Amino acid sequence: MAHRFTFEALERTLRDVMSSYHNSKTIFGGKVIVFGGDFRQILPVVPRGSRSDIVHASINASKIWDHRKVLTLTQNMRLQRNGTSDEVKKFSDWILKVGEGKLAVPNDGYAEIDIPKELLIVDYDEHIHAIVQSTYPKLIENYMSQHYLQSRAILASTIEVVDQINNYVLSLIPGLPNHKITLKIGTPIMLMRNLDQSEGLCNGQSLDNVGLYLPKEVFSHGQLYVAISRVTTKEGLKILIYDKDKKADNIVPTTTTNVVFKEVFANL
Ligand SMILES: Nc1ncnc2c1ncn2[C@@H]1O[C@H](COP(=O)(O)OP(=O)(O)OP(=O)(O)O)[C@@H](O)[C@H]1O
Repeated sequence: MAHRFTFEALERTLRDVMSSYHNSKTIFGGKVIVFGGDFRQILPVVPRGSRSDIVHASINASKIWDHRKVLTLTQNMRLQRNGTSDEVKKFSDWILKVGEGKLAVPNDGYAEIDIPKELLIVDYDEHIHAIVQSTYPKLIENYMSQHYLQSRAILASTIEVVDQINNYVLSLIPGLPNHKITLKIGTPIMLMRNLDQSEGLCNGQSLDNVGLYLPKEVFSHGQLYVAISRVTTKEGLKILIYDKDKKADNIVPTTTTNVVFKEVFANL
């Protein structure tokens, strides 16, 4: 989500531009503005910000919010592409409960939640190999296939963990790595912003296969919800929770941290 200052700057600019037509106090200069968003998803990033700094950077902490009319989307279209069975409904409800912090009640802030057994990768020797193998089966035969690559991704909570996965995958693919930016022709990259939507060069997407790799737990509101809500089917989601000490003792972790700042839902 963008910082509320972004919207406030637009609001003031439109009010200024439209001031000869409207009273200079008319919000957004009298223009109707449609925003899309989901408060269960990641909130504005405030470097070294506290929970309260982050919540107060959200658009619903702005004066603009007093003028909103909220319209709510109620169906998960991403999952419904593959039918509308009871199983789809159950999975869709589970995703919402994670997002709204309704699993390990009260889940206000940081809470430990159970991950359903069928989503977990538990039987493996080497953890990075296991998540890559699960998300990118037969990688060497398929790594030049655009369809194979664009429908799957491994997600993790920090950039360091993503780098580890990238380095491992690149070590499997034949060819010399580029020296400055470690890419090879055909390897998938995640875009930080939309470049060309008609060419499919956009961020945020639906994926058939998501491998969620958690050697480090999530640390901010909405991270877990965003990760688990990328898939088009429940079968497409696999989660590997890696804990070195537990693995050494042959204990399989089945819970992970979920972070929900519930006050952000208060005035929706
Ligand atoms: N009215 C619709 N009918 C059929 N499919 C739809 C409809 N709306 C959205 N979808 C499909 O649902 C998926 C998600 O849509 P979209 O990316 O627009 O949602 P979003 O809310 O921006 O997602 P998110 O915020 O979770 O990234 C896409 O695959 C899209 O094609």
